[in-house]
Amino acid sequence: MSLRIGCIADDFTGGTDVAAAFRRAGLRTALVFGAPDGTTALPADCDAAVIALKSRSTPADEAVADSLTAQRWLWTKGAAQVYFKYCSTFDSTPQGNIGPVTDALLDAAGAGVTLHCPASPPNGRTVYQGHLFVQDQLLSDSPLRHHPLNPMTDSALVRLLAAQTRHRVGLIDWATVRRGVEAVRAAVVRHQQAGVRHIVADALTDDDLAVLGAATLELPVVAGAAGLAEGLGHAYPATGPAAAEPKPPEGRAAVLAGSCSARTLEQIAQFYAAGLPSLHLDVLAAATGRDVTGEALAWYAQQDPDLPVLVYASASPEELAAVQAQLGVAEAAAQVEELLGTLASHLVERGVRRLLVAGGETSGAVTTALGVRAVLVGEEADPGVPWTYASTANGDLALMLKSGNFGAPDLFTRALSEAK
Ligand SMILES: Nc1ncnc2c1ncn2[C@@H]1O[C@H](COP(=O)(O)OP(=O)(O)OP(=O)(O)O)[C@@H](O)[C@H]1O
Ligand SMILES: O=C(O)[C@@H](O)C(=O)CO
Repeated sequence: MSLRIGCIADDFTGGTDVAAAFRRAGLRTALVFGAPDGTTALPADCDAAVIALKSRSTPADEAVADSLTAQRWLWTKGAAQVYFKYCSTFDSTPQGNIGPVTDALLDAAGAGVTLHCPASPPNGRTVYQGHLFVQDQLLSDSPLRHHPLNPMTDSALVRLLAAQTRHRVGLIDWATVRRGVEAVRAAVVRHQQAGVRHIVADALTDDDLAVLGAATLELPVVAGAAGLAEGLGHAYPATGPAAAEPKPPEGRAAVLAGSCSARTLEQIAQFYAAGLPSLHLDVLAAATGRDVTGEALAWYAQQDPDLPVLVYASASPEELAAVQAQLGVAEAAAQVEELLGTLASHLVERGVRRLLVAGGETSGAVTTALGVRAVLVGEEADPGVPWTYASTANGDLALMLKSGNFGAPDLFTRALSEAK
């Protein structure tokens, strides 16, 4: 069976989020980590495949090359439409690659226009008059202004995109979206005739996103966050009952956290407050050559095997700034990713079978270290945070890749006790 829709996500947790959205819309969905090649196998009978790249913070030419490879691979699997998934908080500086990647996908598809909407209402992201809100705050007033890699200090999506493309950028406002599918289609045509290539659309609710999805079903390239992907997924006609879910394997449970988002810090605090074993990694010590991994594994060996453990590098904005000032942003990130990737491999070797990873970059480091290339997407523990099922050299693994900002404050404790 061939794919109905393909998706390119610019990071791993974003890939998980959008894959969960397609699954909610009734599509059997695979998630592939990293650029696929001739040896990449999909689970049987998938309607949708999401290729999760690590291109969010890479230079535009690299992100373009990887995205075009993914688009060509998705076409070979039959996907007529390709969705470009970026962050619902539009993580991207003026040198960012959202504009260049979308332009390249459009050029390759011979398409003249695309629609962008990063709204994700279940997670409090809405777009109004082209401005992105996080809950009740403009993006630029939200904690995202302190993001370690992509600090967001503007909320105007038309302006953010216009800085990244030489093509014209336009807006379909909420009043038009509320008038329904035909009104949006007509607005897309009007924009295209006026020479606009990137159209930002407002959306406040899932209903708005369903309208946008139905209106853009025929566009070869559509872009945004998980909400619009779900809108598109619902617009595809149903194919039949969902296949049975795999069962979480028996074994130890662990959380590895590298995300420094406000929500991840709350989840860490909740885990600690529940009296569960937690270990903070000393990134500066690791940078000076101390065997922080060995110390963490010795600590793990002493914990009660019936309890989930948490190992985290995550730091408050102040601590993070101090580490980055000493090591540089890139070196600090590389240290953390090396530490958490290596730990993931050792923990799975030592019997961890349910692994929750917090942070997009961190998830990329962990799946790469584990050699996991494709998973089947299962049930969500929280919106945008599903369990996925993978095989590793050490056996089956239930893997949950959590976007930094996602999940309720009790996600770590709840997901790991429920899946037991
Ligand atoms: N103690 C620390 N010192 C310096 N850098 C850190 C520290 N802890 C984490 N980091 C870095 O912060 C970054 C966090 O990014 P990551 O993508 O993992 O989380 P996030 O941005 O919150 O999640 P998402 O991308 O899903 O929104 C990583 O590059 C990580 O290496
Ligand atoms: O859209 C979001 O906010 C998330 O899926 C994400 O991209 C996490 O990195």
